[in-house]
Amino acid sequence: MSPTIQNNTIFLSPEEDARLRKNFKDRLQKCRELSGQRRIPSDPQSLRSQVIYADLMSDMQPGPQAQKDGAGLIVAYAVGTPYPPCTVPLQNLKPMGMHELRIDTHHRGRVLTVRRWGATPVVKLKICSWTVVQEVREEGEGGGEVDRLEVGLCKDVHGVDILESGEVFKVLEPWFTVGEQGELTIRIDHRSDLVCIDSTPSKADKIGRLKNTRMEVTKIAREYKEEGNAALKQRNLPLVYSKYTQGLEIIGAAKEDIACDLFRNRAHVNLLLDRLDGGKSDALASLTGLPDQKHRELDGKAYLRAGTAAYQSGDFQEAKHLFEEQQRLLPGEKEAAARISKTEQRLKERETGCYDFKKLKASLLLSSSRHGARVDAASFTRNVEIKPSPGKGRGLFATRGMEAGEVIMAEKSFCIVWANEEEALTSMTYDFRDDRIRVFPAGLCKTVVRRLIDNPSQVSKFLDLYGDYRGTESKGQSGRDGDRGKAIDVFQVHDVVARNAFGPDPRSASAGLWILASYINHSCLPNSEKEYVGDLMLLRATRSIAAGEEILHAYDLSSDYDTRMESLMRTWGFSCDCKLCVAGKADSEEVRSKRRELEREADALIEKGEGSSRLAVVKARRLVREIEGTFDEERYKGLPRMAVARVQKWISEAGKR
Ligand SMILES: C[S@@+](CC[C@H](N)C(=O)[O-])C[C@H]1O[C@@H](n2cnc3c(N)ncnc32)[C@H](O)[C@@H]1O
Repeated sequence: MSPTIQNNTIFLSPEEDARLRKNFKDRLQKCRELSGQRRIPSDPQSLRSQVIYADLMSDMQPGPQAQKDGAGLIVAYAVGTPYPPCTVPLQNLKPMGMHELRIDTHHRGRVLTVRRWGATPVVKLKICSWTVVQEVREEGEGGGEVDRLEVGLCKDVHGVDILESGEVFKVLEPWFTVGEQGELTIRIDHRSDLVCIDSTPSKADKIGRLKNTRMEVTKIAREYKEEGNAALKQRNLPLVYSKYTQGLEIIGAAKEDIACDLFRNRAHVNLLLDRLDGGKSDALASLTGLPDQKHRELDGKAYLRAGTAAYQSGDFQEAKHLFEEQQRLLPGEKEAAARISKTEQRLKERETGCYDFKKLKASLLLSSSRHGARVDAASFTRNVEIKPSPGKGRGLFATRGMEAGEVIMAEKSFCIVWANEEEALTSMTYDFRDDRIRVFPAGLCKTVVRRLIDNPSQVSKFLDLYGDYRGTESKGQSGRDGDRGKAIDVFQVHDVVARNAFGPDPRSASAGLWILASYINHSCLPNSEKEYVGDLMLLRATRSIAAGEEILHAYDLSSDYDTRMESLMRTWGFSCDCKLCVAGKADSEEVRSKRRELEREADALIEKGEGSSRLAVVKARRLVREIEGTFDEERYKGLPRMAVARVQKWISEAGKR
């Protein structure tokens, strides 16, 4: 049997399960045995052959642990022991050489500088990339040693593999260990631990020699601006960002026109890169406040960019204010009025929960691939609040009474990856911490990491969500090296995604995360259900809900008690003790197994597609009676009999045919 994934559950044959575990455990064992030993210098030629061969093979096989699942390949990888990212400023780290590396050791307080070696390719696998790097020594010391450098899951920067995005890298607090391929390697898990250094000769050096005349500084800043504009035409966004930033670094704090131009242009590229925090702050920093027409137009543009960043962050009140500022500077501008009206629409949705669903659905049909299945709408959350839920951590509670069918709340996704998008990746993970193999939305995890690195203001609300590993500091690490932002703990992100992500469509590999909905606890007897319009999640009451009552949702709807328990424990790490589970637990193993068998028989009858033939309906009715007979009347009084739900629905539909 090949592995298959269904409803968050992975089905592996015992042999496949054992083989996977053995591979991962062997790697761990090798790590332990070699721990603390000195690194033996690698043979450069043999490394070169390996990387060239692996690069050729990478198109055909995404990694040694990939499993065929019939439809394609499921990549498997191990989640190891968490460790924190480096939070020490770069200038405070002590340089080290490759000869100092010890196996399975985090070299805290140290930094290793490397460059991609010769013309070696980068091997790009789904869950990691690797290449061969050479140590960069102090000037005049000749070529350094070479070794492997491997970057884990979060390896792409806006579509560019990080190892391909530069030549020279600083590896912060290097970890030398056994990598995904079973080879000894310098391994990066936290993307913020790898810093790409611009190795092109700096114009700043030239400035130093020219004794910093102001005219020269302005001229060079203009050159950076032109180079950035040229890179924008080529759509090389990381390069555009870097050019404008270098221009700004040279200008310093001076409020000259060129500085305002660079900030305004960088605001634009930030928006293209979905860096909303930077988009807003750069746009506001570019304001000149000068009264002539030219500067009013430029400032109007800046307010438009700042407003767009606020709008896309869901900050509609601020967006409205910024668009109004744009209108004040450029009174005749029609676009500004349209933006204000759109923002007012969002504010109304936020206040009332009234949406134009027809329009939203129509927009989904028209949407481009970049914003595919994402709607332009505001979240409506005023009917709920987060409060402690005894025995379950925190939960979501109703602030007022609601009727069955009413929308309790509507929430835009924090992050979503649809199955048809390039970032989509469902993988199997083997977690050393609890020895479990799970289905994991690795593509979503990667996208969240990028989002957090790019938008530090969103870190704390994400890391406040429930996750087993809390990191060394639950709100993300504070700023480091100025513009480099927060160091994001990838292990912490992994654990939050693992416990809070949902698939809007259980039949597909789409996965998303909704911040407020992540506080909803599970019950097999829920009072709400989710539906989706694109990435807008609507939570509806399935029965009347009193003010102050906890909102509960069924994470797993398996009718069989054992299957449900296993899924809740494996994916969310808890056992449910609702009334239905208490009743189910009291059933004998014999009764549970008989019920399972009858339910399978009913499913087979439905799937055989015998339509509504009288005989099939008679057979189905008999099965309903037999399944119902397995429930103890007294114990299940007032409780749903989930095992008959599907077949009963089929019978009632058959009656209509
Ligand atoms: C999506 S979060 C829900 C919010 C979470 N309670 C919190 O404090 O942030 C899922 C986690 O909540 C807890 N949980 C949810 N439903 C539960 C239940 N019925 N009983 C016990 N724990 C539950 C589990 O720890 C689970 O992994």
